[in-house]
Amino acid sequence: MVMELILALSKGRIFEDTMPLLEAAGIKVLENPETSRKLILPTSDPGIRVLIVRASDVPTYVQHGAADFGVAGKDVLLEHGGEGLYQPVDLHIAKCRMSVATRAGFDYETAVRQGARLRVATKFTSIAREHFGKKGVHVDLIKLYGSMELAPLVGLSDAIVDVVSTGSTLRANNLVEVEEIMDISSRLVVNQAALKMKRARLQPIIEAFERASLAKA
Ligand SMILES: Nc1ncnc2c1ncn2[C@@H]1O[C@H](COP(=O)(O)OP(=O)(O)OP(=O)(O)O)[C@@H](O)[C@H]1O
Ligand SMILES: O=P(O)(O)OC[C@H]1O[C@H](OP(=O)(O)OP(=O)(O)O)[C@H](O)[C@@H]1O
Repeated sequence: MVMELILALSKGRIFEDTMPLLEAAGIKVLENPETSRKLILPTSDPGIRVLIVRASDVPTYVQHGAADFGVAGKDVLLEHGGEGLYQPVDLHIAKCRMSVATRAGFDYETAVRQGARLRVATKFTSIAREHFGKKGVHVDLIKLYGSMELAPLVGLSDAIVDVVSTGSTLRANNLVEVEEIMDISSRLVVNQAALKMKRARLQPIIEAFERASLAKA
């Protein structure tokens, strides 16, 4: 019996950075998600299909077994909680860092030292809660779904917690990185039941991903 494998990926940087890893496993995706409206894409292997989902939805599809495996950022996995997911490989792709940023004139160190309540806008509320909790800083978290950089500029918050790569988005908005929280990269995630039931199919792909990603470490 041929067991089909379903891979969940998000469009953009994760899809692009996963393509060389799939090719290392001998698999080519036959349609481009940037130009196709299809959400299920065929590959050169008739037994493997790719689901195109939002980056933050990848863990949910894999957790529930709607996809057997996927690729997701550490940020997304920490916010999701990682339940039901096996995370065998750090793929060293989509590298960035999670940081605290404020307006250039805001005295973050003093605000934190004086124990003032800090208003923090972020999409990453679990990461932010954990970070400020460990530091003993009291925060009011304001949940946003994007364009976090705007919040301090219009007085919605004192600080943001967001991913930073080149720093150009912060610079363009007159914000400064005041604290790094953690390094971020994307992981291969595998449904725990699928790993047992479909191990013979999944294992060679996991190993090929591992070998190809070591070069990026
Ligand atoms: N500027 C960046 N440089 C490198 N990696 C990044 C950058 N921004 C985000 N990432 C990483 O890439 C992953 C996917 O980012 P992407 O922009 O595709 O999704 P998103 O728009 O954040 O998610 P969603 O569509 O669910 O809101 C993130 O979870 C993060 O780990
Ligand atoms: O430090 P930088 O190199 O400027 O990268 C940081 C930016 O990258 C991400 O946005 P992205 O480019 O993914 O846009 P999106 O969130 O709208 O997809 C993130 O939300 C930051 O705004």
